[in-house]
Amino acid sequence: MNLSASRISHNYGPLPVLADVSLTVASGEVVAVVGPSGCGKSTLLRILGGLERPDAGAVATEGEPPARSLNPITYVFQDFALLPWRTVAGNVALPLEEHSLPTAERDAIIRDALARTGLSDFAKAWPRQLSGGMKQRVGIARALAVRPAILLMDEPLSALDGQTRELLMDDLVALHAAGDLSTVYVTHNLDEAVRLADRILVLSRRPGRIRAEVRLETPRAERRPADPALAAQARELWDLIREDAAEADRELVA
Ligand SMILES: Nc1ncnc2c1ncn2[C@@H]1O[C@H](COP(=O)(O)OP(=O)(O)OP(=O)(O)O)[C@@H](O)[C@H]1O
Repeated sequence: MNLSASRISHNYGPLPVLADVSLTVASGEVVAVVGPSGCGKSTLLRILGGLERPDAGAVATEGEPPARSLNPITYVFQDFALLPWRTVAGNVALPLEEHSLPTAERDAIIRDALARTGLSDFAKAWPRQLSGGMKQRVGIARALAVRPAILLMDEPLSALDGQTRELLMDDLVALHAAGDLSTVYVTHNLDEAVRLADRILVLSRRPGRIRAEVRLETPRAERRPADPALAAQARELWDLIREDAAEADRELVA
């Protein structure tokens, strides 16, 4: 499925947050959104997912969702948002509960989502027993359980340490190689953006506007940590953001 947003503008009361943002995400494409703190990245993601209605502009999808998709668009959050009183399988089952599925089908979906995220042996574990990386794998498995076409990821790796982040990035590369999942990936981390994205949209400081688009040419599976070409692209991105980030940093909180 393709996702497109056309001329999105949004304010919170007197605060203009997004201004005239248009973007498209083709089927299977990973589009990262980067920009200074507070420039409206999460707001844009919420608008793309229909959690928030923009003051102006429109969001549309095009194409058929995967067979038996229960929800074409779903989220992965930074803080995992797991229920501590449910097992791993119980957390993955959560979004299935609003759909009346036969037990066998429900169990098959959970098994598949756990297998795709390397969690098959952890179905009965409790969130408190898991490392941060494993918790986020549960977050991703839960998102996959609805068989989405479009994944909206809000800083999914930023609560993790550097090594775990590397492992999860490898997982995300494999996940995308295995299917047609379109993804919008919001991050502060420019290294993540250049490792994972097909295209990177750079937002200006608030109100966020798209000020640049960077396309990554190296195939995702060939990108490695500390690759000098990727590091150069991350530096170029930082050059685009730096001044806005400094301004945003100096801004007084209302
Ligand atoms: N529900 C809300 N009501 C009022 N203001 C909000 C609301 N949500 C966000 N904001 C404000 O809108 C601006 C954009 O917030 P948003 O979280 O979208 O930015 P962001 O780019 O994701 O930020 P960060 O990089 O810090 O995660 C911020 O100034 C924030 O304080």
